[in-house]
Amino acid sequence: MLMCSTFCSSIPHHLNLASMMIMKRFSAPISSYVSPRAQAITEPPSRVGFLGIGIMGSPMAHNLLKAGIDLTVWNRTKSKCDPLISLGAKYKPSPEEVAASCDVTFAMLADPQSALDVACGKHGAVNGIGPGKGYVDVSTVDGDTSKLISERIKSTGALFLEAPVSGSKKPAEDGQLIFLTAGDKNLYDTVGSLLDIMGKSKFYLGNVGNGAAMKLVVNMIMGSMMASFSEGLLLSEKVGLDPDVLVQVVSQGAISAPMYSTKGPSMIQSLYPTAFPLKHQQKDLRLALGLAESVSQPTPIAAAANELYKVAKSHGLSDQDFSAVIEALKSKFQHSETK
Ligand SMILES: NC(=O)C1=CN([C@@H]2O[C@H](COP(=O)(O)OP(=O)(O)OC[C@H]3O[C@@H](n4cnc5c(N)ncnc54)[C@H](OP(=O)(O)O)[C@@H]3O)[C@@H](O)[C@H]2O)C=CC1
Ligand SMILES: O=CCCC(=O)O
Repeated sequence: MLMCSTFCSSIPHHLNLASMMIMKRFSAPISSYVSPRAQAITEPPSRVGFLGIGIMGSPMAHNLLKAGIDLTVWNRTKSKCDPLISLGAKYKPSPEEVAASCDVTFAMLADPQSALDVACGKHGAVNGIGPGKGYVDVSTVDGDTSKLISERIKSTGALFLEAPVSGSKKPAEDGQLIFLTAGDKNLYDTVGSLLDIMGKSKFYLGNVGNGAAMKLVVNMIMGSMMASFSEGLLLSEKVGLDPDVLVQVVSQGAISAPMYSTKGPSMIQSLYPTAFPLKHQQKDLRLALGLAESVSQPTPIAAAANELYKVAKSHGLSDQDFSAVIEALKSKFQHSETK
């Protein structure tokens, strides 16, 4: 039996205030839990649920549907489910009902709070899930949040896998994501064929929290790279160079990255069609800085980049692509910051 005392003693000592508030919000019912023994899933899942039909969730769910999977979807804003429903997906009006009607349920939510709400809140998945079922959270969250969701899911006897993804909108559309998984190995093995439909590779990293950590480290690097690239583009222009040529030079050398060659040309035109929303990149930097703080690892570059994304957010760029961080370096914003 998973009693509150057992649960509470497993809370990592470095939880920040936000995590503590989240824990408080969801901790009350835990004392009444009777935890059934987690039951291995032996059959490949035939009924699959998908919660969170946003920029990423939509193409991921679409690929499952195209592969002939019996799919049930839910999204807070129901209208985003409509294109999938018209292609044959079923719809349930709550995460609880999706989890109750499916063998395995995937969740692709914005941030730690929404991932917790959908998994553990009123009519959350935890109320419909149970032995013989699985929950796979592919959202980008911090390890503490993921562990909390895992505890709650597993207390019902279901299995849990965290599986955040590397790769953006286009790789999601092309089934080319990279899954960074951790948690129940049995569930990893069972959903392997589903991950292969949505992705090109998958890593199993052990205990819950390791997938989240890997994802945050990768996105911390990416956020700093984009900030640095932005500085380079603007500097090249100011000293009279052609930034388009800079993109070509960069693309042929040691620092070549697909991100620079795909996003550089539109950044030069001050266009930021959203693939990865800037607000999510800033969230990931914030969470990565929390991770670094928990182990006293200095991350001054990421901390500086985070400040830049915060400036961009304060200028209304949250829902633009994260490459819009370059705007925060333009003189109009620099002046308004110092006024
Ligand atoms: N876009 C990208 O390139 C990548 C994103 N990610 C990560 O994937 C996750 C999703 O990103 P993305 O699809 O781009 O983001 P979107 O903002 O497009 O989608 C966010 C999803 O979360 C839902 N949501 C937000 N708040 C709540 C809430 N309080 N309760 C219930 N549902 C909520 C939204 O519902 P609604 O439609 O109602 O708003 C939507 O379905 C994030 O964690 C992000 O960091 C990972 C890799 C790449
Ligand atoms: O979390 C978003 C990652 C975007 C990418 O890997 O291109």
